[in-house]
Amino acid sequence: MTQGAPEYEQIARIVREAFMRSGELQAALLPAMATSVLFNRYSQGMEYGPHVDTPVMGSMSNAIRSDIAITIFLSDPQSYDGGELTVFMNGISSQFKLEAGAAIAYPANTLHHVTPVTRGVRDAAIIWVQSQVRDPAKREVLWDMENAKHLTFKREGKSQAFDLISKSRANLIRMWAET
Ligand SMILES: O=C(O)CCC(=O)C(=O)O
Ligand SMILES: [Fe+2]
Repeated sequence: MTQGAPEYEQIARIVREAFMRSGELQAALLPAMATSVLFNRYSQGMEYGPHVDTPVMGSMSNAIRSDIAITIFLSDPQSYDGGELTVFMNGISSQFKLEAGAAIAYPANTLHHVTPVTRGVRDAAIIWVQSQVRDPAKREVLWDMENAKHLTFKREGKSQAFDLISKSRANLIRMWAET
């Protein structure tokens, strides 16, 4: 499948639209821009050694800072062995091998790698995102507040507490967002 081929563009559009539709990803990542969708195919024996992603992607007039990488798993995990996405973060190494169609977002400034595929084929789609809020620690605060908002609403509806959490989150985004 080569970039520019009709089927490539069709699958890329489906992946991109799924990313745009996901309220959870939008609230957690606060995307300002995203790269086009890239496909990686790892057949038996292939791996991707430890690396950090290119910090700025695209061309000069269309530069996107890669704050976050998203791997969308496209192969049934039963159909291949190995191929775990491994991310080193805060001194901890986490491994991901998700169902086909599931995605994981991770900071693109971490060292990460894909372990060797020892059976079958692992297909994945990757998108890089520039966030309106560059600092992962700030994004975590905003994500926690988003969850606090939902929990409060579930318990007491549009209460005064809910309005104050909503106001604070919105105003923190106003303070922190680069546009
Ligand atoms: O295939 C993956 O899950 C990750 C690929 C990756 O790290 C990359 O393309 O930079
Ligand atoms: Fe990567």
